[in-house]
Amino acid sequence: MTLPVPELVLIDLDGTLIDSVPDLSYAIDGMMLQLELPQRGEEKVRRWIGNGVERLVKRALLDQLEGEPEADLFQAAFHLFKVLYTECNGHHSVLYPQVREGLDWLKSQGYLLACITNKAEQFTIPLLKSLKVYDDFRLVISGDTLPQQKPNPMPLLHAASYFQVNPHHSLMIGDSINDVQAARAAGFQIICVTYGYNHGEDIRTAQPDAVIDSFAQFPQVIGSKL
Ligand SMILES: O=C(O)COP(=O)(O)O
Ligand SMILES: [Mg+2]
Repeated sequence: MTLPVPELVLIDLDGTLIDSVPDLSYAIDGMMLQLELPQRGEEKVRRWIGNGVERLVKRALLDQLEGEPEADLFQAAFHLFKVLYTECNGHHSVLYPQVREGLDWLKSQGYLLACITNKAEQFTIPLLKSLKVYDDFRLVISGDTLPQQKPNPMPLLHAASYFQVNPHHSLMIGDSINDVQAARAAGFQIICVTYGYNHGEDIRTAQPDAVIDSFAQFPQVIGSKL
């Protein structure tokens, strides 16, 4: 199936471009160790990524997706996490297979590319730079760039307006329900990758317009702009 040819392509970061679990879980478990609390491990951290680093730290403290930890504990934990993640960010994170080739194909077709993530800006920019994909994007919007983050449509609509492209001619590529909900609310098409995080759920249940196993499938699902 080929979707209508878009003018603008927005791409999510964690779980779509980059497998960031090794560094995030290292920072989370280092934080837990310093607080004398139990280690959480990569499997749990993988399920907790997607709503920004503050929520990730809260989920680790509570050992569950929802809820609010005690405010003082959260402040202490978040400070520790930021120090640890700043140190290790990018050390063991990798681009998923075919991401480099997929970005090159999108650029060769003349698509406008932007990266839209819920990751805080202080971690987003160094990570994109260390994996040498920062220069591929004409615009990067992080989780704290605007007042609202995904699943709110604000970052997607902001990007469409920045490039003066109709949201209905725009495409989001992501891995989680947050990307699908933001895209639907913004009027974007949405393609999801099967290998990402999505809180442990199969992304097909969120009914994106198309599902791909790697960026190598772009020519089949997006089509050529030329
Ligand atoms: O939760 C995060 O910090 C980042 O998530 P995203 O890049 O998938 O939006
Ligand atoms: Mg993601």
